[in-house]
Amino acid sequence: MATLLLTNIGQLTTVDAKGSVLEDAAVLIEDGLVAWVGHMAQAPATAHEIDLGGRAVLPGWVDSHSHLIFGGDRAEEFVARMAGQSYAAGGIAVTTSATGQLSDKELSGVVAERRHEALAMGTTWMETKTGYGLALEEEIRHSILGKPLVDSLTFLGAHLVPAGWDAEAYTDLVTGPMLDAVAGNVDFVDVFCERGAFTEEQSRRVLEAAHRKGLATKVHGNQLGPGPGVKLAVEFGSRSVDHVNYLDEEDFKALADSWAGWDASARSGKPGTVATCLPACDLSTRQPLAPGRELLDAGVRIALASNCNPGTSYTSNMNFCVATAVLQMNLSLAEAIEAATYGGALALGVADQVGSVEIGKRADLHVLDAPVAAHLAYRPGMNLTHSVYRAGELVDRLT
Ligand SMILES: N=CN[C@@H](CCC(=O)O)C(=O)O
Ligand SMILES: [Zn+2]
Repeated sequence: MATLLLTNIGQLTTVDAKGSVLEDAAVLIEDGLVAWVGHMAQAPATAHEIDLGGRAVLPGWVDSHSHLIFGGDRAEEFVARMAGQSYAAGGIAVTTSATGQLSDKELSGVVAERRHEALAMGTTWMETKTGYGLALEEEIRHSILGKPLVDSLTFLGAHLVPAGWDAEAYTDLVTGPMLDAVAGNVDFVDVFCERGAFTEEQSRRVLEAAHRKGLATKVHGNQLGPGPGVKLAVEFGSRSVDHVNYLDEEDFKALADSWAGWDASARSGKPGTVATCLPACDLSTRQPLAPGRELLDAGVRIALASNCNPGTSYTSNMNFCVATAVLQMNLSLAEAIEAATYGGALALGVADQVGSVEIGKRADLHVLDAPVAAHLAYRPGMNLTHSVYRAGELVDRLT
């Protein structure tokens, strides 16, 4: 049995249901899983120990929303936006055309690099989406390429109606032949329900088709203005609704009610729809930050994710997202860390495997070059990731 003791942890943020934070702690890893957690003085003897020198440790980030399967970038669009232009969904088409020019090898290469970049910054579980294919063969290609490179894969054929297509005809394609072809490769079906993308009725058709296939759903909703995305997501029992910048009272109520069957102290029962906040995207698009504080206060479970993509959020740095959530969204450090770990795991339906440092879970650990996790927000922008363990293995930050 492969055994490793990580010891002399100055502060261990476990993100267990009680929010336990241990000082002078140790974690025993056996065969890639957490086997013991406690005070270092009581740790079981092991042949292989690593002294973490009093550093802070937390669970690896669970990034539940990204779009890594793309070619090119959109720096010009970003510069224009900073000069006052507003973000519009139409920019997706620019990336679709750049992505189509990459060979399988080139596209896999850039996705693998992006995944590794995130891993080296502490993201040990990462979701990504298709959605820059927007044609039958391309969406299939992206789902095949993407699958081995990430931990959860989402089909987002309903990202934008491509030029030359009638919206209804394209929705027929997405909900019919495209979904049939990719269903075996993906964990979720997502739809961009927004002005300039898919209407309420078209989004409903996408969610219904996913249900018929037995696939869990997600919705991009309420990003650029008020809209039906949140209510649809709750109605369909989606795992998450993402962006959530513009919410009315009914949206808050629908989300909060969806958690009525969840026992937060036991972390059991029927999970509701997670509201996923994407602070890096909100900054890059100059949208109001999602109301994470108000959502938590209303009893909604939230996640924080990077939304790494070339249009609205070209970063996969979850340390930055957590710092922004604390500094700008009024979350406490503990709330932000929980949203970026356990919250993400809930949004991906993998909270039994990852998202906290607890016995039986995968040993995904993020070691900070800091004595306490508060440095994440206290020293924003500093590279605080010292080392990362995924399933008990030390991640090589260079390869
Ligand atoms: N909002 C929809 N999709 C992406 C942006 C895609 C793009 O502009 O390339 C997002 O989550 O922000
Ligand atoms: Zn997105």
